[in-house]
Amino acid sequence: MTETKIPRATAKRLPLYYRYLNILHDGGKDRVSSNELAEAIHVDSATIRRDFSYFGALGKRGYGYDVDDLIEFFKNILHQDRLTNVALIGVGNLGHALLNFNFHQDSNIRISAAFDTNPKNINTIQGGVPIYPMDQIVAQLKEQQISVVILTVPSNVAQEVANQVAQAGVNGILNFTSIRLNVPAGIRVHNVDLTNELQTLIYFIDHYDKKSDEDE
Ligand SMILES: NC(=O)c1ccc[n+]([C@@H]2O[C@H](COP(=O)([O-])OP(=O)(O)OC[C@H]3O[C@@H](n4cnc5c(N)ncnc54)[C@H](O)[C@@H]3O)[C@@H](O)[C@H]2O)c1
Repeated sequence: MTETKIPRATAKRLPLYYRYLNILHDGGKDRVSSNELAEAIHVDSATIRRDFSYFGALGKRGYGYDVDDLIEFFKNILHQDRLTNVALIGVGNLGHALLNFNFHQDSNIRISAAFDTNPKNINTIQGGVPIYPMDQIVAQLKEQQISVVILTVPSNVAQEVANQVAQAGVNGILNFTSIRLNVPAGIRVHNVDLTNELQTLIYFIDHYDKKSDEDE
């Protein structure tokens, strides 16, 4: 398939579309209009049509979209047609919660390895996931063909750990620490910051009406 460069906001909506289309499929529905989708997932129909148009003409005028075709399409671009193993580094409060959250239940992603420096954690299994010492990171990531890691270590070691991860050939980091990481070109970092999200929410409540801006 040819790769289409799509806006980040569109990319972030793809899992939402995929999840809802599976619900439609499970309910026995075989076609859906952009208006129906819009109502269900609270994204306006023009945005949905524009998002879908990045991937070519997926719908037919007066017919809407074929649910199974769309599922197959999104399954492929979201890599949900195959299992993706990811690793987690730092099994403390947050890391532990993520290990116990079974991503695999509603996606084809699973945490298959975790890493830590604390001897109490190393060589134990938490949430069904083995925890390895950091000196095994390069070997394990290569062996398990892991190219994405979740970073939940203390902020003061985040850069040092990111450097180790870079050497292991990773190309994606989901960074929960408050540090903005410096990584070599070719590694993509997505930052997750709940404080930021809360502050933004509070700002919007104070300054705007209650309309959701999910489609921004
Ligand atoms: N983004 C968010 O919304 C959000 C929310 C909560 C916490 N955090 C951040 O997540 C991180 C973890 O928070 P926490 O409360 O789970 O901390 P924690 O101290 O409970 O856990 C950190 C874990 O990392 C391990 N660790 C320490 N140094 C390491 C190293 N060099 N290599 C590998 N593992 C190492 C520790 O042994 C520990 O198990 C912190 O950076 C925190 O600021 C972010």
